[in-house]
Amino acid sequence: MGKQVNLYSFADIDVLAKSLRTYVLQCQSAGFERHGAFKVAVSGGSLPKTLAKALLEPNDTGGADRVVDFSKWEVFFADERAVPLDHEDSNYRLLKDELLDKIPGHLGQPTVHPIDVKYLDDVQEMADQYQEELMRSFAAKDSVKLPLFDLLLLGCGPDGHTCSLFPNHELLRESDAWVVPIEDSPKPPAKRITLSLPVVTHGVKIAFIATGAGKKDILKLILDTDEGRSLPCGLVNEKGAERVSWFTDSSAVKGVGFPRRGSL
Ligand SMILES: O=C1O[C@H](COP(=O)(O)O)[C@@H](O)[C@H](O)[C@H]1O
Repeated sequence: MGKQVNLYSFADIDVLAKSLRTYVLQCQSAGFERHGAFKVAVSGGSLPKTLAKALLEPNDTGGADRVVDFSKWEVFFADERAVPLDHEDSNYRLLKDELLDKIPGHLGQPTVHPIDVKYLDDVQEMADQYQEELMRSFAAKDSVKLPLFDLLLLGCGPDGHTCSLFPNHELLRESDAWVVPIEDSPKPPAKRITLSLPVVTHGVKIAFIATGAGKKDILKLILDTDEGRSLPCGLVNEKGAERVSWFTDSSAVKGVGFPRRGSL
């Protein structure tokens, strides 16, 4: 059995999106209280579409804690591919198409931190530059050990990877850098940068969003077996229920024995 985390399962993505919205708004309020901003790291893949469904609902009325205020958001990328920002493989482009371009004016505009495309041919330099971008927001690396994200919104690949941290890859042993390059990603494109595991697991809150039948085998492995604990997603799970939550739909957890939580 995997580490105790919060596993939420919903009938479908529409129902999931409503709870994800509540959860993100709770994290937003906590960030605003803590430091007057909301610093979030966002993945690519299937996540941006679900996130847009959660955040772009028209019912942004009611108490302040129920309103998305993007003007105080700082959006970073949990991982990014070494491609131009308008390339179809770009996680920035995906987020822009699915969410950023659709934010209505009254919700404000977030500050977004894309990669510097000057360094597409040198992923080590690209990672270093992105780390410096983090330092400008979170303070210099010699004054804080790790950047503290209010929330990391993560995906889970069918092999158990998250961000661009892949099973059995040496990058999982990185203990110093905040952002690391990868040149041999088993999932194309090969060249990417990613937040390191210590940065991911340092987050105040960490949410995985995994939907669809294509995820059920890997979720069973991660959540129901000891073997799954050494996969990248399993390593994040080690932080436990205080920090880690999984938002899934019923197809993704079909056959998974791990206990579900009733509500947020
Ligand atoms: O390559 C990537 O894959 C993961 C998982 O994507 P999904 O489509 O299976 O949800 C994603 O989280 C990561 O950001 C991306 O670069």
